Amino acid sequence: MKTQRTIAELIEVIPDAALILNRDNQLVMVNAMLTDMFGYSQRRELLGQPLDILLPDAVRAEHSKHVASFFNSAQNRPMGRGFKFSGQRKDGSTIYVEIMLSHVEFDGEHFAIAFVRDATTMQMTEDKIRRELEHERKLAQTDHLTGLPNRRAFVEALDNEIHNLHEHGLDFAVCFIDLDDFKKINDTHGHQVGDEVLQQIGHVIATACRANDLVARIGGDEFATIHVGASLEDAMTVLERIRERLVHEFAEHDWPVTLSMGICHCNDAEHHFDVARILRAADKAMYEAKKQGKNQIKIAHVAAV
Ligand SMILES: Nc1nc2c(ncn2[C@@H]2O[C@H](COP(=O)(O)OP(=O)(O)OP(=O)(O)O)[C@@H](O)[C@H]2O)c(=O)[nH]1
Repeated sequence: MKTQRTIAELIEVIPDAALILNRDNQLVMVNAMLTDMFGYSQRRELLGQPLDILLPDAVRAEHSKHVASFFNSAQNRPMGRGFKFSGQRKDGSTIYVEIMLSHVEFDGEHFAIAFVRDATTMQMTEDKIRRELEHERKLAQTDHLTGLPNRRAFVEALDNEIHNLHEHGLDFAVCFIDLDDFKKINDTHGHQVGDEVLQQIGHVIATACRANDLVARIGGDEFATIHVGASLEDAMTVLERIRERLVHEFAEHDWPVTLSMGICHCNDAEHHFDVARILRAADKAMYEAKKQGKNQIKIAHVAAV
């Protein structure tokens, strides 16, 4: 029969940190590696303490449930099966660990033995990779000059709104905005000034829109907006606001900065809208505005979309 002493000697010679827990969630044995891993100098600081001493506040309640369910099941939990959690060192710092849990019986009692590996480095690497991927994903959807969502992000958002219209009847308006005679600005004042004008216009459009509207730069001097849940009148009000603010923004310029806009309102859940058709319709309306003298808004005929 295994005795407590044999087990204590055994967990001292294994190459992992280890602890033994009784059914009352109390630490009955810890080896030197575990003591050290959690920043304690004496194992007696841990012995007799609840497991909670090794856990951050936020996960304690959840862990006592896990321990109870472990004691009620006959199964062990091997390493490498994603059983990772955060622990807490004596100084309050967080440590990520991976554990293997097994049932063990000695002196007629049932215990859980946990072999614990420090997974902090692995966790930090995973977190870093996740953050970098998220950053890359954002960069791939952002226009570098204005910081606005780019064409790719706009098309994705539009696709999503088409889905919402078909599924939930949530209407929306899409607007194409193109600068008038931007080439002249570049040619007369230089590319640098042209870039600044694009940035200012992006800012004017974004601040004139409502919080839930999407504003994107979809090409050289082309912007586009999506107004979710907006009637045609609501969206027109926003576009007029953009025109007013633009006049104010460029008031001190002796050269005009104006916009031509085409708007397409989608509110019929039965109509088969798709991204390409909506873009074509809004684009066509915007070109109509150009043809009729620029600096104006034209409405797309949705029936033709
Ligand atoms: N400064 C700057 N210019 C750009 C950028 N991207 C595109 N352009 C310029 O934007 C201009 C777009 O001109 P067009 O759309 O052809 O025509 P426009 O002069 O605006 O005339 P209309 O559209 O007919 O009113 C071109 O001269 C491009 O070189 C950019 O990132 N920065």
